[in-house]
Amino acid sequence: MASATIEMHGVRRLYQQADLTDTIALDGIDLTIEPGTFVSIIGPSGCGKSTLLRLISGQEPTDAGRITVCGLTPTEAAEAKAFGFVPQSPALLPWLSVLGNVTLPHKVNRRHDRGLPDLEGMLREVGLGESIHKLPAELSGGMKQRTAIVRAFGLRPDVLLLDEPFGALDEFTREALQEQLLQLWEQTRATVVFVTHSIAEAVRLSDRVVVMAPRPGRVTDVIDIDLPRPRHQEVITSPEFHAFELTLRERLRDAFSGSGLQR
Ligand SMILES: Nc1ncnc2c1ncn2[C@@H]1O[C@H](COP(=O)(O)OP(=O)(O)OP(=O)(O)O)[C@@H](O)[C@H]1O
Repeated sequence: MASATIEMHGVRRLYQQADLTDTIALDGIDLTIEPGTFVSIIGPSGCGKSTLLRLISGQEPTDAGRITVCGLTPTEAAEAKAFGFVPQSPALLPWLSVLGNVTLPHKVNRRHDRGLPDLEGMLREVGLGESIHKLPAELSGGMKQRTAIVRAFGLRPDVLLLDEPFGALDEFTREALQEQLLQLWEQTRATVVFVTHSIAEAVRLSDRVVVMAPRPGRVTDVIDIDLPRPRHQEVITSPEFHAFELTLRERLRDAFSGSGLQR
């Protein structure tokens, strides 16, 4: 499998709460994510961003509607090892070194059909060349998240799902990791679905930004970010970049105004 298109039609997901009422986490989601694109999902807390990632990757079923990943069901795509996942906090195995953590999925999954990637080279590219033998406890938060990203790319997934991976990092570390993520993406051209709460991050990284609103969780806007790449400093400081930030802020304000979360 390669060049994964993700298609969603009429997707709905309900959760039963402790008081037996239903929360409509997602409803009527119609979305096509083109192969090899970088798509960000942004929206108020509780609008279903993480749920969407779990449904795409087959970790949970839909209650209605259909999702396909390159024509396969999410479960079939997961069996074909189509997905890489980077969670909010990097779940590294504490007894394995950085190198041990990034090579483990390869050993377990034996994805030799895709060739053995140069994982040490990838670690050097993200600034972990000196740290490959360190244990997770010896790493900063940013270093742990870099390790998790290399681990996810190492399997050469067709689809990389990232759930707010840089949320806990300071602004400069965050920018460095965004840059490194883009470099790895440009080499592999996986289809990326990236959850974030940051408007600037969404504009900087994405080909397309999907805005969601809660109650029920739904897509309210899809904005194409047709800024040139690579998005170096002069692009990020350009009036066009700021115009996209303003548009996104405006659309998000609408999403927040119906969420009950607005201050
Ligand atoms: N396992 C679950 N059981 C019950 N309700 C759930 C479950 N998972 C999610 N929900 C509910 O579904 C809705 C969507 O949750 P989800 O975590 O997908 O939102 P989110 O947009 O990722 O939020 P955040 O930005 O805060 O991470 C919320 O109302 C949440 O309470």
